[in-house]
Amino acid sequence: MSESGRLRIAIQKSGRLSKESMKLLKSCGVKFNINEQRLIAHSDNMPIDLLRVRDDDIPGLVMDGVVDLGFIGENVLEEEQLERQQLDKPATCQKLRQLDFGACRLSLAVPTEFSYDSAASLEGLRIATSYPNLLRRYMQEKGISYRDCMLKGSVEVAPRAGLADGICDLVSTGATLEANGLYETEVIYRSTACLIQSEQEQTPAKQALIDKLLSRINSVTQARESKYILLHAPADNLDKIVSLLPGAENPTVLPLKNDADRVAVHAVSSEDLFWDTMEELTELGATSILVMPIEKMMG
Ligand SMILES: Nc1ncnc2c1ncn2[C@@H]1O[C@H](COP(=O)(O)OP(=O)(O)OP(=O)(O)O)[C@@H](O)[C@H]1O
Ligand SMILES: O=P(O)(O)OC[C@H]1O[C@H](OP(=O)(O)OP(=O)(O)O)[C@H](O)[C@@H]1O
Ligand SMILES: [Mg+2]
Repeated sequence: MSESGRLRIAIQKSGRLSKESMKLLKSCGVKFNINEQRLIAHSDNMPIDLLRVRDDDIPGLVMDGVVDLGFIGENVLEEEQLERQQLDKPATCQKLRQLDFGACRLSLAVPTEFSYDSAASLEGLRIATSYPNLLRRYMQEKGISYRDCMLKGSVEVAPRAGLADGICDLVSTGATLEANGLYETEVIYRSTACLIQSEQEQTPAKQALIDKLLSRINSVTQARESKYILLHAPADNLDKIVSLLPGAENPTVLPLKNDADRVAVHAVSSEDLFWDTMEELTELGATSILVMPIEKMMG
C-alpha cells in the first residue's frame, strides 16, 4: 500500500482538525499547496503526501497500513478501535503524541426539564449518539441498560425531534447543547487531537523522516507553550521575581548600565504570562516587562 518512498499522512479534509493539522505540518517545515478539489496534496520540499479524508476514515487507514501517519481526535480513534475489535479487524496503531488542539469531551446530556440524578436516570431510555461503542463501554461499566439511536450528525436535535430521551455527543464550550435546550450531565471521555502511526515496519528512510517530524512537532509545541520574557528587576527581589515565572529556574541576569541596584532578566517561561502575574511582577518592582512569543525551540 504505502510502500512508495513517500510518507503518507492522513488529515481531515474539512472540519475542526483540518486547519490546525495543516498549520502544525507547515510550522514543521513541510511545504504543500492544497487544491480543494483534490484528495492528495504532494509536498514540494519533502517526500510527503497528504491524504485529505473524512476524519472517521483516518484510524482505519492507519490501522490497515494504507497510510503511515494520521492526525485524529482520540475520541474517533478509540471508537474505531472498539468497533474493529468486535469485527476482528486490525485495531492497533502507535499513538506518537497528543496534540495541543481539538480538545473536547464526549458527554451525556439531557433536556433541561429532565430530572437527572446519575447515569442510572437513563435506565431503559433511548440515547442518540455517533459514538455507540464508547457509550456502550461506559454504560456497561455502570451496569445500566439503555437503547441506542445511532446518528452520524445532528445528534443534539434528537430529543426535540422525539428520536431520543438523551444524547451522548461532543462538547467544547457547551453552546450547542444550550442552543438545543440540553444540559451536560456527565463526561464519559476526554479527548484531544493526536498523531498516530501505522504498526507496519517502515523503511529506515521513512522512519527517519517520521522521527524528524515528531522531533519538530515536539519543538513547535514546546515553543507554543513558552514565552520569552525580558524585564528589569530590583536585585533584592530577584529570587521572588524569578519564582513567579514557571520553568524559568535559570534565567540570564545581566547588569544595567548606570544602575547598580537593578538587573535585566531574560527568561523562557513554560506558561503564558497572565495579567495577574504581570501585576505581581510590577508589585515586586519589575519594570520594562516584555512578553514575547517563541517561534521554534530546540535542545
Ligand atoms: N467543539 C469542538 N471543539 C474542539 N474539538 C472538537 C469539537 N468538536 C469536535 N472536535 C474534535 O474534532 C474532531 C472533528 O470534528 P468535526 O466536527 O470536524 O467532525 P466531523 O463533522 O465528523 O467531520 P468529517 O466531515 O471529517 O467526518 C472530533 O472528532 C473531535 O476530536
Ligand atoms: O460545545 P460546543 O463548543 O458548542 O461544540 C460542540 C459541537 O462541536 C462539534 O460540531 P461542529 O461544530 O464541529 O459541527 P458538526 O456538527 O457539523 O461536526 C460537535 O459535534 C458539537 O456539535
Ligand atoms: Mg466525521
